[in-house]
Amino acid sequence: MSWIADTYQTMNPGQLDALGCVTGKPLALHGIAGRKEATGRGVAIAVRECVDIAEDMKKLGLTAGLSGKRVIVQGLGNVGYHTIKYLLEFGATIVGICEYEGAIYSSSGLNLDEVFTHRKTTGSILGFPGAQKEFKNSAEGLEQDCDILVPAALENQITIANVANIKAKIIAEAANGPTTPEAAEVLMKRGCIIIPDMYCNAGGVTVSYFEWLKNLSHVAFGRMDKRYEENANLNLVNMVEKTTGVTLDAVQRSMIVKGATELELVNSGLEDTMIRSYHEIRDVQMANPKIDGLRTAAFVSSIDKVAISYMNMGIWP
Ligand SMILES: NC(=O)C1=CN([C@@H]2O[C@H](COP(=O)(O)OP(=O)(O)OC[C@H]3O[C@@H](n4cnc5c(N)ncnc54)[C@H](OP(=O)(O)O)[C@@H]3O)[C@@H](O)[C@H]2O)C=CC1
Ligand SMILES: O=C(O)CCC(=O)C(=O)O
Repeated sequence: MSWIADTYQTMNPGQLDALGCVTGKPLALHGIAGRKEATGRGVAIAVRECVDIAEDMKKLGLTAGLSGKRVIVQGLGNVGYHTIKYLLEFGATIVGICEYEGAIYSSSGLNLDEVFTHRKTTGSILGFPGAQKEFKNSAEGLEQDCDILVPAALENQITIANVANIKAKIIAEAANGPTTPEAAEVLMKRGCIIIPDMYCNAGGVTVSYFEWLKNLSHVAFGRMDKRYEENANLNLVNMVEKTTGVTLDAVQRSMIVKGATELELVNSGLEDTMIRSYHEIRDVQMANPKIDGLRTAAFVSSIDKVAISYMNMGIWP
């Protein structure tokens, strides 16, 4: 992305917004904090929102909440790695990881950093000491016992040829187009939930949008208000301490006083977008019995927004 931005800027001298021509730039070239992990973080939030709805989980024969949910992830690249990282933070158990050269499985859970280091040092996911089972044919890893399957590598991974063997009840499409339409139909007839790619992996493009906003405004998020916020919070804490006679320790004080950094603001905007969008899409599905799943609901929700804009404008065709 650096050379694209540099080339565009060089060929458009004097154009103030030139750096907004491309996103995903390094921080030194006015990229944004949190972009690298944004897609995986967004996928984990999407899954968390889905499994937190008790009514939907009951239909799948599952309890609500991520705690203890068994997850298989395909792909240990940017999206897969960060999806696993945040799913673990939210309490899920990663029972399987599938990579190009094979797959590993452990019903008691896999340690992300140990698997990552093992692959980096040996060049393969296979032979990982913490795995109970391993498969030289990576595709077999997708078919193992789990609650949630996260294809985060490439397209056309769940097809009519293997869908009968897929055991997951929730498919979170972190990659683009990992489920073929025929396979999706079979999964939905089975009652599974598919969290569609256009929403599930949109955390990346959402934070890219924040980067574009940063480039257009020519200032990092938090730069204008961080110190102001800290001083205001400090005054408040001092006043409360004086009035109540209670003194906060250094850790408590810094937790309350601290102003938001760019990364914290980006993560907050990302989380809000993922949470709001999930419920918006699900509400559309719930409101119309003809809508067969979250993918159609996401299309309906998007098209509705475009239509409403056109209708409100009303003058030009
Ligand atoms: N990065 C982002 O912000 C976004 C990415 N996406 C989508 O997410 C998917 C993954 O992207 P990203 O993580 O960035 O890409 P990466 O290249 O970082 O990761 C892909 C991973 O999948 C592995 N892989 C390749 N083929 C197979 C296979 N047959 N079976 C199992 N694993 C395999 C790769 O292994 P190896 O390294 O050995 O090739 C690699 O580790 C793509 O579909 C992409 O379009 C969607 C939205 C945003
Ligand atoms: O960062 C972006 O703008 C888009 C990322 C994305 O959607 C992808 O890599 O597939």
